[in-house]
Amino acid sequence: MAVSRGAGHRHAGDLKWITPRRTGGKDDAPGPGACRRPDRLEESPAVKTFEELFAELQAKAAAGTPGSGTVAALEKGVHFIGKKVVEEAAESWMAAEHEGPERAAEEISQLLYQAQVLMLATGLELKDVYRHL
Ligand SMILES: N=c1c2ncn([C@@H]3O[C@H](COP(=O)(O)OP(=O)(O)OP(=O)(O)O)[C@@H](O)[C@H]3O)c2ncn1[C@@H]1O[C@H](COP(=O)(O)O)[C@@H](O)[C@H]1O
Repeated sequence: MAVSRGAGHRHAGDLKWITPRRTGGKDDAPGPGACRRPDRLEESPAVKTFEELFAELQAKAAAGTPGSGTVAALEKGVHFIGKKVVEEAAESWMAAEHEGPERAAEEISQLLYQAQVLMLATGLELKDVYRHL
């Protein structure tokens, strides 16, 4: 799983929305609330994978790296981080429903980041979560 970098670090246009093919049949029209499935998003190299991001955050947390947003969030604690998770979840939902797949991908990357920070704050490792997948 590829995770784009967070706001402030992100390269705009990591993903490009390609307009889906229209076949014209009335059954093709999505109903209210239907999922919009893009034919494809233009490929671009991943910035980092989910596992690589977690390793980076673990290292920063262990070192207490100055200037790290992750370290600052961990110092604020689970309640603060939990609210970030909820905020990014809501923004992911809104982007998916109203702003298109490129914006949804951006928000979902932030949701994955915040979920990893919550894991660190809870003392969880990837394997603790993966065993429930
Ligand atoms: N992927 C992310 C990432 N996604 C989201 N965020 C943070 O979460 C915030 C959420 O974005 P929003 O646009 O909602 O934020 P905002 O409302 O503008 O600002 P806030 O006041 O809510 O923070 C961002 O401002 C970042 O602080 C991230 N911060 C870091 N990363 C990655 O984590 C790595 C370590 O980061 P540091 O610990 O900061 O070095 C980085 O190299 C990145 O790859």
